Amino acid sequence: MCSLRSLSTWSSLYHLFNTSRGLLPDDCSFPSHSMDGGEKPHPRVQSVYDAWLASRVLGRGELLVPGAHRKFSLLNIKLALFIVHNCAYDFFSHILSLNPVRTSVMMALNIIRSIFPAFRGYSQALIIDELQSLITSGNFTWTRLLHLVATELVRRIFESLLDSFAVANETIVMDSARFHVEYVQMEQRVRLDIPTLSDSAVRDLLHESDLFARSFSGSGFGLLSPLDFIHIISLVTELLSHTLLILSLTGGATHYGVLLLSIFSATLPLLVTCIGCPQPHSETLYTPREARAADRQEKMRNLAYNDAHRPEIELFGLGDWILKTWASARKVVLDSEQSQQLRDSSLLSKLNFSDFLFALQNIPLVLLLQTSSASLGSLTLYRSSIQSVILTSRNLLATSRMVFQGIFFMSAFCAGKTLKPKMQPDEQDAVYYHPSPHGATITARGLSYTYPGCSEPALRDVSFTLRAGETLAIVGYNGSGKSTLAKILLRIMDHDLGDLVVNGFDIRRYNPADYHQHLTAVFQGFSKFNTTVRENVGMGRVEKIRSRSTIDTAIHLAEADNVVDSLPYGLRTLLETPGFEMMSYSGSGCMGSLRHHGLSGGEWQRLSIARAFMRANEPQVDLLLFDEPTSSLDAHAQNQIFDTIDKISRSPTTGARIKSCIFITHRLSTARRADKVALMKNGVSTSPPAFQRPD
Ligand SMILES: Nc1ncnc2c1ncn2[C@@H]1O[C@H](COP(=O)(O)OP(=O)(O)OP(=O)(O)O)[C@@H](O)[C@H]1O
Repeated sequence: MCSLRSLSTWSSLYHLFNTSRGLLPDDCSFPSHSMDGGEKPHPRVQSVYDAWLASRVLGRGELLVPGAHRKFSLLNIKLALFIVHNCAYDFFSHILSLNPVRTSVMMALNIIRSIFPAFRGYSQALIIDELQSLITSGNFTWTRLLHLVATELVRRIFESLLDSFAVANETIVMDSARFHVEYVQMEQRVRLDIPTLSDSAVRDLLHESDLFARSFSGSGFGLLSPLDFIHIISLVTELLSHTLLILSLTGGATHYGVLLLSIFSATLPLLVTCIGCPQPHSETLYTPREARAADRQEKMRNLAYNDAHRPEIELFGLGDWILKTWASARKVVLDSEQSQQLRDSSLLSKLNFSDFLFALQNIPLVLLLQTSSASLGSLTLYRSSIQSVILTSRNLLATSRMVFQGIFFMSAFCAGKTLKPKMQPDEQDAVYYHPSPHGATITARGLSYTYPGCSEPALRDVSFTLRAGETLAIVGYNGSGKSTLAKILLRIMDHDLGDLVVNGFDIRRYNPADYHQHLTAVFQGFSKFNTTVRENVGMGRVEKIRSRSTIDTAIHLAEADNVVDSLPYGLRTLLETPGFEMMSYSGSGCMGSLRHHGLSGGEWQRLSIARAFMRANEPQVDLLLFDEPTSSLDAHAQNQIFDTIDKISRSPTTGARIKSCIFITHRLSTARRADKVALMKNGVSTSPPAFQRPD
C-alpha cells in the first residue's frame, strides 16, 4: 500500500473525511487522534473510496465538481497508483474473465497492429529504393514495378482484413464489458437505500461511476474507453518500432548528432503543446459558482423542454423568468469557458510554434543527406518515422491523460460497489422479522428525525404504542411530520434518536428488504408508472405480476373494476403519466398515439390502493400503512375503501384482527374508525395515549 502521509492537503481532507464518515464502506476507518509533536491530525487513505474522495479535494473545504478532471499533481499521482493497486487489477481481471480468449486476442492484435505503421513505412521505402535503382540503372520495366505494387497491395489487404477482424473482436469484448459495468451500475442504484442515495457524496460518487460506465460506449465526456490502458501499450510498441527504425537508419557514431537533433526537434512541439495548454478540459476550472450556474442552466433548460411543466409555466407566466434565469446562468458558464479558452490560446500556440518546429525536422534530414550516401527510400522512411514518433507521442500523452482521469472515475465505480446501504444492519445484529399472527406490535419512544441539511427536526420526541391488531390514525397539520413518521415506520428512513421496537426487536435490526415483505403501504406521493394498468397494479407483488386472478382481486378490493373496464385495452392499457401527457394532445381524441390513456387523480389513487392490496391479504403481512390513501376519493368511495381495509385486517373465519393498521388522514370521519388517534403538531405527537373508537 502506498504511504500518503506526507501530502500537504491532509488538513482539508481530514475535515472532509470526518464529515463523510457515515457513508463509507466498512473497511474505512478514520483515526481522529492528533499526532504528537504538533503535527496536524490526518486520515489514512485506506480504501479506494478514500482515494476517490481525496482526489476531489480542492482546498478550503471545497470539492471538485463531479466529472471534473483531476490535476496532474504529485498527490493525485500517488492516489492514482493507490487506486490502480487496489482496484484496477481486480476490475481488469474480471473483464478478462468475461471473455478470456477474445480479450487476449484483442490485446495481442492491438500490439501487432501497432507495429504495422513502421512496417508500412519500411515497405514503402523499399518500393522507392527499388524504383530509384530501376530508374538510375536504366532497366526500368513495368513488370517489376507492378510486382512491387502488387506486393504492397497484398500487404494492405492483409492489414485491412486483420483490422476488420480486430475491430469485430474488440466490439464483442467491449459489449460484454459494457454489459458488466452497466449491470453493476444498475445494481448499485437498486441496492442503495434512500438515506444513502440522498447523501451528496454518494450522489457525486455515483455520478462519476456513471461517467465511467458511459465511457465504455464512447460517450463519456471525451473519455477514451477504459480498455485504452491497452491502447497505451500499443502506442508504446508503435513508438518503439519507429524509434528502432530511426536507430537502424542513423546507426553509426557519425549520425548520433543528427539523431539527437531529430529527437530534439521531434519532441519540442510536444513540450510546447504541454506548456501552452496544460489543462485538457475546461471542467477542471469550474469554480463552485460556475458549477452552480451550470446546474441552474440545465434545470431551466429542462423546465423549458419538459412538457409536464407546460400547463403551470403557461398559467403562471413563467416563460420570461425561465428565460432570464437561464440566460444569466448561461452567461456565467460561457464566461468561464471563454476565459478558459483565452488561457488555452496562449501566445505560443498563436505563433503556431508547432508548425515551425515541424519545419526544423528538415535540418537533420539535410544533414543526413550531406553526411551519408543514404538512399531516397531510407531518407523518406526516416522522415516519416520522425513524424510518426511525434504523432504517436502526442497520442500517448493524450491517452495517458485520459487514462489518468479514467483511473479516478474507475475508483468511483469500484468504491460504489462497496458502499453499504446505511439502513442495512450489521450481520451480527441482524434478526429475521417474525410476523405476528395477530398483527404487528410497535412501540416508539422519543423518536426524533431531522432531514439532512435542515436545522429544524421534522420529528421530535414522538412516542406511542400500537398493540397487535390495533388501528392507529395519525392526524395533524400540514408539515407536522406525519409522512416522515410513516417513512420511518416503513423503514424507508431511519430515525436519529429514540427507540422504535417492532415485534419485540429494534427496527434497526431488521434488514429493510426482509422487513418490507411483511407490510404493505400506500404513500402520499405514490408512483404513477408509465406502463400498463397490469404492471401498475402488479408491482405491489412482482412475483404475481403475471397472475391475472391476483391482479383482478386487488383491483376488485380497491373498487377499481370500473376504472379498468372503462379503459380501451383493459389491463393492457398503457397509462399516461405526468410528462407524457403531450402525446395525447396530438388530436387523437381520448386515445393517445401509443395507446396511452390518462386517468383522473382519484382513478390513479384507486390503482395505487390496488397495488397495496396485491399483498395485503398475504399471511406474512402483519402491518398495513396508508398515508392519505383516499385524499382524492369521494366520501362514498372512501368509506368503501376503509371497509375493505377493515375486512382485510380481520380473519375471514373468526373476524378477529390479524393485522395492525396505521393510516394518516386529515378527515375526522376516517380518524373515527381507528382504535387510537395520534395528533401531530410541529413534529411532536400531542395526542392522548389512547382514543377509544366510538361504536
Ligand atoms: N425530503 C425532505 N427534505 C427536507 N425536509 C423535508 C423533506 N420532506 C419533508 N420535509 C419537512 O419535514 C416536515 C414534515 O414533513 P411531512 O411530509 O412529514 O409532513 P406531513 O405532516 O406529512 O404534511 P402533510 O399533511 O402536508 O402531508 C416539513 O416541515 C417538511 O418541510
